[in-house]
Amino acid sequence: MTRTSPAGTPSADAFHVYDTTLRDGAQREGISYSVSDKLAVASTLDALGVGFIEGGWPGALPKDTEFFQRAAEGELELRHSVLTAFGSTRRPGASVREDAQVAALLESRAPVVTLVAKSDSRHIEHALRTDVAENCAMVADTVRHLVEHGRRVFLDAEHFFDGYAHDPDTALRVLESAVHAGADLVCLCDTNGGQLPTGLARTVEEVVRRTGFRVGIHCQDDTGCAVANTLAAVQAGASHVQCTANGYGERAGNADLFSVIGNLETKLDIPVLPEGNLAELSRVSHALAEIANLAPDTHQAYVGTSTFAHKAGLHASAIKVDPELYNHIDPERVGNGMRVLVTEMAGRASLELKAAELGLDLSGSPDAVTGAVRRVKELEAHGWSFEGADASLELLLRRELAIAGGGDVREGKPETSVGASFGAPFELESYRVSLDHRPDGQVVSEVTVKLHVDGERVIATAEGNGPVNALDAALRAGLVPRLPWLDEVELVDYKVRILTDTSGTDAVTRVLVESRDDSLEWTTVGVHGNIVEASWYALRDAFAHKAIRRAGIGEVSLPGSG
Ligand SMILES: CC(=O)SCCNC(=O)CCNC(=O)[C@H](O)C(C)(C)COP(=O)(O)OP(=O)(O)OC[C@H]1O[C@@H](n2cnc3c(N)ncnc32)[C@H](O)[C@@H]1OP(=O)(O)O
Ligand SMILES: CC(=O)C(=O)O
Repeated sequence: MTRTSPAGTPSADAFHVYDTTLRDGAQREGISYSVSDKLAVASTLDALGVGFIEGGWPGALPKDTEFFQRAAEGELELRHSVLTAFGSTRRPGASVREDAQVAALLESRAPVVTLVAKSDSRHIEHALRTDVAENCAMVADTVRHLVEHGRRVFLDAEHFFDGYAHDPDTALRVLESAVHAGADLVCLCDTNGGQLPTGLARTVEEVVRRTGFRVGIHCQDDTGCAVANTLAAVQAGASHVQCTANGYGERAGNADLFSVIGNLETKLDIPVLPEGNLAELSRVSHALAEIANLAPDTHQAYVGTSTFAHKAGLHASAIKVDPELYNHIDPERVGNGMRVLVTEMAGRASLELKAAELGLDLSGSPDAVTGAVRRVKELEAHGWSFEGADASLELLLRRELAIAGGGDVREGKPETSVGASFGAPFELESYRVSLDHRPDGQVVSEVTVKLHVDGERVIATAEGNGPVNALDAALRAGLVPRLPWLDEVELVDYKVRILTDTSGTDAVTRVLVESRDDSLEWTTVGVHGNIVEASWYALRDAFAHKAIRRAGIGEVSLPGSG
């Protein structure tokens, strides 16, 4: 498909994606952008290629005034997007020329101004405490004033859908006042977010038919329908969509920019981004979450890291034949990727796909696949969880490959018979933990490990601020002098979860250990009724994974590999 304007309209301005992350997105509880943050958000959105970036409300918020000033002074160079300032119409009974808020909009030097106006007669009477005629005059005067000063004006008609249902004549009069005074378009706002798609689309279609105006849509997400409402409005004739990154916004938020763009581009065949930029969608979503200091939603449509992660065995078996059977689009189109999760819900296909993802070929080893499926299901029934611990899963798969190949995996030894376990370049004879509450109030843990490395018996002791820290230190003290490359393994994160509902057991502890070296991060898991023992399994696998990688795939010559 060529990247012309949608619906056969020749103008490049035919369809607007209008981002209001920096205004409505900033109205979300918990977000507080600095001016530098705002400049970074605007640059990122511009690089993605949205049509308009609403930078904020100059004159109302000092940070927004500064943002526009710094943008105008050259700190923001936009290649794709047009900067827009947001503000309200003049106050009732006052002159537009004397309205400080309106003056601030001009001083912002933004080429486009979006004015918010009341379009529900109840709001006009009760909130604004004026009448419809004055409200329309406020709209017309302000639009005309801005247009006379060379600005392009959009009108956000607040509470339009409730207003139109209550008093359609007034709602339409407000739109007419704006357009007759020179506004480019009227954006119908579902301000309290209470609409559902069918009714909203009916109203949009009726307004477009009755007025012939260019219509936009702005949906809050209070019914969870902001994206659906936005798309329904587009299908009913709206050609300007207001959205925010990741759906940030007042109360429940707004229509998510990334879901809307994903749907416009891939479902409605309305190209809205510069060629090639759709593949930036996931990266930009995560970058903007980072600037907002919020964790990305891992299940967010199109861009979440779990959004194309398949868990059920039946799904994996179909995906093995053709990934399109369970993916609504190729995830790479939006810069995302497919993953297969291996859990108790896995079947043979899930294991085969996951093994391939990890660089292991199980195609010639049906016994290894069967063994791995059985072992994963058994372990998960006892609290193990492999979906977040790929490194342990890889060890488990290698172990089953070794068994299928007739290798000796030392089934009898605890360090290789529990959990995933394969390829640790040492054997544990025992460890002992003590906890010392000292007279000065300090609490110190001490661990002594007895290990066998390369035929040598090694005893090492270390202290730590907790038993797991001391165990890690003691293992390193014993191992690093003999296996110096283990020193490259850095423990980055340690997560503990107490499980109370695992079948056939009392409460057990699941530990996830995240490790890294110069080239990789990997996660291992351990489960036991005792937290130190659970941590030992996870630490052992962390070291084993490093050893496996160091030895090279397919060239492992390690204890237990046969
Ligand atoms: C639907 C939306 O989300 S629109 C965006 C809303 N965003 C914000 O409100 C954030 C920024 N707001 C602010 O900083 C402040 O509210 C300001 C600077 C705009 C106004 O502050 P104040 O002058 O102290 O007024 P206050 O916030 O108490 O009330 C808003 C006033 O604007 C009036 N007003 C509301 N809508 C409009 C409108 N479309 N046109 C003109 N005036 C309006 C209200 O009637 C009220 O007037 P009053 O002071 O005579 O009662
Ligand atoms: C303008 C706007 O944010 C609203 O009506 O919800």
